[in-house]
Amino acid sequence: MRLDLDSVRVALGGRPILDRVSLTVHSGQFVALVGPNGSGKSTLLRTVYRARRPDSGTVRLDGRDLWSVPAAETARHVGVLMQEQHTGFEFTVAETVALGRTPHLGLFDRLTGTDQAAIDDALVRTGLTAFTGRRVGDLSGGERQRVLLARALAQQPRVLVLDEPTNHLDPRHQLDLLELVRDLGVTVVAALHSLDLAATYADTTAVLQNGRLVAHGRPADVLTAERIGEVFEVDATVHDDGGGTRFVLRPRCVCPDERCHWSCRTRRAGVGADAPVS
Ligand SMILES: Nc1ncnc2c1ncn2[C@@H]1O[C@H](COP(=O)(O)OP(=O)(O)OP(=O)(O)O)[C@@H](O)[C@H]1O
Repeated sequence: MRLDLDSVRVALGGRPILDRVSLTVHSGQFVALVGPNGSGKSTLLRTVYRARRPDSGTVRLDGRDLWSVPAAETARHVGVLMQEQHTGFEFTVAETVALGRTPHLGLFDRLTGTDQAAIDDALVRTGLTAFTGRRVGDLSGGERQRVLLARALAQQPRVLVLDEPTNHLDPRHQLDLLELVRDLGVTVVAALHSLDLAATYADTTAVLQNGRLVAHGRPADVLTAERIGEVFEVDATVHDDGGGTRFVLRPRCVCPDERCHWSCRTRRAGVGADAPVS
């Protein structure tokens, strides 16, 4: 499904959080959203799965405004894996993943063979077949994250919205998750803090800064040392040895400039106001 955000504005607490964001994600493409804490990534994702209505501007799926179609229809098409998503800790893994089929069921419908096949497939893909009888509350953070992914996959969405999906996952499971998601062939919008992972797995990278989209394009074009330095207030070097892109970042301090980062101020305070900050 094609996703279009057109001049999306969201204001919260009297302050603009998203400021005229326009972004197109073609059907089957994977876009990574990167940006500093508080830059608006989660808010943008919420507009895509219809949890936050833009104050102005539109979000369209295959050309149709999300807010002009029934919520149930969006729920069928858009799968979500958000940070700190509430899961019923008393439920088993099998029961939790089965919830992914809810948008496809009527009020009193029971699971059909098609539903069960989607659930089983999601459990296999996420390596959870041995966990089906376990209580979600007894799982580790990383295992629970995989259960939430499995629930989203069982839904068989056409658009997948992921907020920091690699949280809690060890390096191997981070790679497994992103390869799995990329290979699904559905449209993916994922907020990622790891620039390495964004550069490796995304077709395009969108950079948010203070609620504004400051760049969107191929990772190699967008994730330049200069832009990363500017947006994240770091000194960055980009290494590409043909086996993948790697970013080396160091905190940048521009003290006593007014943009002096709080961490630099803290370090200065700790080592003496006149000490140089590197
Ligand atoms: N209900 C709200 N009222 C006021 N401000 C809010 C509200 N919800 C979010 N914000 C603010 O909006 C800004 C953007 O938040 P958002 O969660 O979208 O950022 P983010 O880029 O996902 O951050 P992070 O990387 O830390 O997860 C933040 O400054 C946050 O404090």
